[in-house]
Amino acid sequence: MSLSLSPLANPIKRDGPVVLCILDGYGIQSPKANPEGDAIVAANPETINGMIAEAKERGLYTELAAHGHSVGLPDADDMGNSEVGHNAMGAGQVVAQGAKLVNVALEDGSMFSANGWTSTVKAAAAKKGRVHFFGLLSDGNIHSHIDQLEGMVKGAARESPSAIFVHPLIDGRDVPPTSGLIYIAKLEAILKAVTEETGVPAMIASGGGRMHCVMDRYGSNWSIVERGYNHIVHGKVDEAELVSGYKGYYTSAEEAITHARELFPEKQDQFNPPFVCVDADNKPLGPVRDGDAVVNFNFRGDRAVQITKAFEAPEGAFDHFDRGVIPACLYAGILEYDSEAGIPKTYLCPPPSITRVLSEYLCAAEKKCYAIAETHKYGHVTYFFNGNRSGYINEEIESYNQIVSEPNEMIEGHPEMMAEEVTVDLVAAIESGKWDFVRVNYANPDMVGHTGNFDSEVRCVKFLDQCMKRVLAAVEKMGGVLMLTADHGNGEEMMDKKGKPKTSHTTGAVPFAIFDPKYQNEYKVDTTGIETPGIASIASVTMNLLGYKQPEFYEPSVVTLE
Ligand SMILES: O=C(O)[C@H](O)COP(=O)(O)O
Ligand SMILES: [Mn+2]
Ligand SMILES: [Mn+2]
Repeated sequence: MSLSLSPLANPIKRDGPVVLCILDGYGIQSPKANPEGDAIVAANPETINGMIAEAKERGLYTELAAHGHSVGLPDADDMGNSEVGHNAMGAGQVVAQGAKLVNVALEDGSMFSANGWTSTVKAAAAKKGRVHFFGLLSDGNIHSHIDQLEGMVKGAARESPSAIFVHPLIDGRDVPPTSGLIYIAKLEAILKAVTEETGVPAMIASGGGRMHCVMDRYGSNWSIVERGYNHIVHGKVDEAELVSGYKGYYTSAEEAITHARELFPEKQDQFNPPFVCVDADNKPLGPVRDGDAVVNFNFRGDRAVQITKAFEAPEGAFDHFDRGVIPACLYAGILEYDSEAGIPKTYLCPPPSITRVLSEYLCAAEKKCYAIAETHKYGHVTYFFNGNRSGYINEEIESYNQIVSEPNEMIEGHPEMMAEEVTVDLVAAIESGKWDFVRVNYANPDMVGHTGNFDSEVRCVKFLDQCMKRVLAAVEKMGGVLMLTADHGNGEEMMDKKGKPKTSHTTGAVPFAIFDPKYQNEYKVDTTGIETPGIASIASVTMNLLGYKQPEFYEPSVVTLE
C-alpha cells in the first residue's frame, strides 16, 4: 500500500503551521464523579475556556472519547492512558492493545507454546532452575494486570521449576494511593494455592514502590532502576533506604509494607521503599541465580525499557550503574516494548502492530514535522505517537526536541514543571515558519494529577493557561491553526466520591477545540454518523487541515469541509 495521500478538492489555505497541543490528563469530568474534585474547573483557566467557548460558537468543538474500546482497551470501562491515547492520535486507527493481546495469548494458551516462553521459563524449569516474575502489581491495566500474572504463575508451575519468585512493585498510581496490601493479599493467596496444588514453592521474594524502584522512563532517573535491580537480582536493599528504623529485610511483603506505612505515613504506595523477603537465617528468599528465568510482566514499554536494558546488556555494554555480579539468567518481557530497537530480545507475546501512522504519511508528503515535550512525556509524543517506534521516521524533515525534566516525578511542589521552557521552545517553533505540523505534549495536568494533590493541580492548570495565551498568540501571528485536546482524563477527578485524594486516570472524555484565527467557515467539526467519536479521529483531522483526505482505514474525521 502506498503512503501517498489524496489532496482535498478545496483545501483550506493557511500561512502558519497546524499545531496539535495535547494537555496530558486534561479531561472533562463525567457526571458520576465528585464535582468537588474537578481541579480543572476550579482553576477556571480563562484563556483555555475562552478559546473553547469561541470554538463552540463557531462549530469547531466536540468532546472525544479517550478510554475503553475507543483506544483499543479490552473493556469498555478501562480508563485511558498515555500509551494508548498517543497511539490512537498518532495512528488514526484503533488497534487491539497489549492488554488485550496478552489476555488472548493466556486464554488460548498460545503464550505457553511460543518460543518466548519455551526458551526462557520452560528451558529454565527443565534444568531445575527457578522462575522469577517482576512487575506492577495491580489491576490498573495500564502497565500490567494481576490476572495476567496469575495466569503466568500457574503456567510456570506446570513446567515444574524448582521455585517461583514474584517481585511485585506496588502501585498506588493507577489504583487508589494506598491499596497495595489488597493486591499483596491477593497475590499471596494465588501463590499459596499454586504451591499447594503443584508442590512448586511459590512466594514473594522482594518488592518496592513502582516510582521508587524499577519503573523510571525515558532515562529520567536511572537510580530508580538501580534500586529495583538490586532488590530483584541481588536481594539487596540500598543502605540509603534504611532510615528511621526501616529495616529493608522482612519475613513477608505485608510486614515490610505495614512497617513502611507506620514509619512514613505520608508516602503513597508508589514511593514505598524497597524490601527483600528473608528466611529464618535472614537470607534473601529469592535472588536471581545463573540459569533462572526472569519475566517482566509489564506489557507497556515506556517504564519497562530501562530495566530490560539492565537485564539484557552484556558486561561492558551498560554504564548506567554498577550491576555487580551479573547472573546468567534467561530474560523475557511479556510483550515487545520497542520494535525498532528490538527490546526485549525475547518476549512472550507479539505486540500490537501499529503501522501506517500519521507521521509516515506526513513524511511521505514531505511535510515538515516538529515534536516537543519534557522528558517525562517525551516518548509519548514521539515513540507512542509513532506506534511504539523509537527514533525518527525521516530525520531530514522531522525534528524532535526534549526539554530535560526534573528527575523527580512527584512534582506537587513544582506543578509548573518545565512548561515555561516547553512554551518558549514551542512558540519559537511556531514562529520559525519552518514547520508544517507541530505537536506538543504538556505533561503537567497528568503528572501533577498523579500526586493526588488538588491544590497543586489547580496551580498547574492556571500556569498552563498562561502558557496557552502565548501559544495562541504565536499561532495567530503566523496565521496557523491549533487543535487543543488531551490523551485521557486525570486532573478533573482529583478526589474520589468520599473526598479522598485520587491519583489515577479517569474514563472522562477530552475536549477537542480548533483555534483558527483566519477561519472563514470553510469547515466544521461535525460528528454526525460517528457512533462514538474518539481521539483516533485526530490524525484524520490533522491530514484534512493540511489539505489531504485521510486513508479509508483511518477513523473518520470529525471535520467536514464545506
Ligand atoms: O506510568 C504512569 O505514570 C501511569 O501509570 C500512567 O500515566 P500515563 O499513561 O499518563 O503515562
Ligand atoms: Mn497521559
Ligand atoms: Mn498519567
